[in-house]
Amino acid sequence: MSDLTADGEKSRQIKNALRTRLLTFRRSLPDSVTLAAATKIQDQTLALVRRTGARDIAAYVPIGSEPGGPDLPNRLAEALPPGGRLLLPILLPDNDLDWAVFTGTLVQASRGLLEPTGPRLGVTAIRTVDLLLVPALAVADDGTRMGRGGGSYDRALSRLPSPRPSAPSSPGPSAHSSPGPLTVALLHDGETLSSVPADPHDRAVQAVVTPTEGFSRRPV
Ligand SMILES: Nc1nc2c(c(=O)[nH]1)N(C=O)[C@@H](CNc1ccc(C(=O)N[C@@H](CCC(=O)O)C(=O)O)cc1)CN2
Ligand SMILES: Nc1ncnc2c1ncn2[C@@H]1O[C@H](COP(=O)(O)OP(=O)(O)OP(=O)(O)O)[C@@H](O)[C@H]1O
Repeated sequence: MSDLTADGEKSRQIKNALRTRLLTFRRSLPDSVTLAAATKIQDQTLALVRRTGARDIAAYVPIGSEPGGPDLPNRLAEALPPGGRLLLPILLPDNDLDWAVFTGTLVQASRGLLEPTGPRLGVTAIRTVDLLLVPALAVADDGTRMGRGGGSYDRALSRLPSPRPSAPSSPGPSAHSSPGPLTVALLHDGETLSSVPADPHDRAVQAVVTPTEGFSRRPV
């Protein structure tokens, strides 16, 4: 085995061990905690939508104990300004993501997912949104994101223009000046970590929302 292959294998094992721990933590949360967290995350996210004036948003449909709760799409859709669109992901056979507008109807799909039924807009459709809300199992202080391991969001995020670094004194989302969408991961309390293992293909997020701390910038 070459050193590079060995490094890749080691990284995968370390990531898988952390992923298992994070999923176990999430499954251990009582319903009362995930319910209360969903309300707080929704409120914080809707405040972010208003503050940034986001018109087009891409989000996801939380399943199980994922942060945000199953009614996140409905709450976001209600908060959109006239003409605004909410895009939701469709998982493709190779784990890449297509996107469609949420029209109020969702259908059961593979892996316990609920997906939109509208026309498919293509994998690059998220380039056009103002705000991209992404699922994550954890996010590090430097913005590195740990996902479910399919590489779906690494691919989606890699299609966006590179964000300009934000100044350390950046006051908040209104100072966002990069051309692509503001990228924000929704997390439970306890899922912000000082560091997580990162591979070259990993794409960081610009901010996180947690129930207790609310919106918090990362240095990307
Ligand atoms: N809500 C949501 N939608 C998403 C993602 C996600 O993480 N969450 N994805 C992120 O890339 C993509 C789909 N990738 C996924 C990969 C694995 C599993 C999964 O392991 N499902 C479990 C059941 C989960 C549960 O009930 O909590 C399973 O198949 O057993 C789900 C989605 C696109 N849409
Ligand atoms: N741009 C890409 N194109 C094709 N495959 C990719 C890309 N980025 C990552 N992958 C593949 O996805 C797999 C999972 O990557 P990783 O363990 O970093 O997942 P993750 O970031 O936790 O998952 P996700 O992005 O779905 O939340 C890896 O095997 C990797 O090769």
